[in-house]
Amino acid sequence: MTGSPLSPPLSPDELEAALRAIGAARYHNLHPFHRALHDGRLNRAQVQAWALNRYYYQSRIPAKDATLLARLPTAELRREWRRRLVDHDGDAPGTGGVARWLKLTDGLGLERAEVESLKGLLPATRFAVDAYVDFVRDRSILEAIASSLTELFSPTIISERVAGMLRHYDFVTPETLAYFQPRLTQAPRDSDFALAYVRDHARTVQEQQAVLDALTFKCDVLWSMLDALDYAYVSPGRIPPGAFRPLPA
Ligand SMILES: O=C(O)c1cc(C(=O)O)c2c(n1)C(=O)C(=O)c1cc(C(=O)O)[nH]c1-2
Repeated sequence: MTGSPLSPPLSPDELEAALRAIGAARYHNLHPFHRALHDGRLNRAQVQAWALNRYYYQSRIPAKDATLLARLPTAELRREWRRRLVDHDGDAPGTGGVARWLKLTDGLGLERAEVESLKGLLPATRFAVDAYVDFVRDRSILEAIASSLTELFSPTIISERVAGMLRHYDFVTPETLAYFQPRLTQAPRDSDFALAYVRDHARTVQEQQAVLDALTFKCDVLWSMLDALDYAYVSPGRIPPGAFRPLPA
């Protein structure tokens, strides 16, 4: 972005290009932990630690969407956004994204009760995810919607992840990774809507800067979750007190 208060606002296409440039530079597909995960360089315990920590992100996404839903001013916007709650929570027990994430942690050999208790979370996972939920609760609707735009970039990383994990890990099966398949259609649908909203509503230089900052913030949330995993589980001996500890192999 230009940075000067005197510059004219960007056109919608220029704004979209600036948003995509943030993803190209800062999305978590570039993080060394994800590269290691997708290239088969992690052991089973490190993959377990990733899935257990990511469970907290998944489990808080519906709460994040519910706080935004409550603030949306029109039935049209609420109808659009409430689909996300159903995608994640399902509409019956055992359905929806959070339940599917638990099938992933089951498939990796983690106890459900342990995962759901959140006792083994890294502190930084909690701080990062809570910061995202708080951001969406406290900021403008425009910034809250813009912060979901990392999903513009998630189909690529999900495709890489599924292919890479199936190729490299004998403890991973297509059933274990079933979480990701519906995301390949849900994420583009959701991000198309969010992108159209942002293109339409971020008109002033200040609003445009705010949406660019919101997307940068969200990239930082995802990046710092992986920093924490990398620090604790890839460099040995740095697991914080109380966090998930791999069983001896
Ligand atoms: O696997 C991934 O790398 C990835 C990334 C993201 C994202 O970019 O925020 C989401 C998801 N997955 C995901 O599964 C998901 O449900 C989701 C919801 C949101 C959001 O911000 O509302 N992001 C993401």
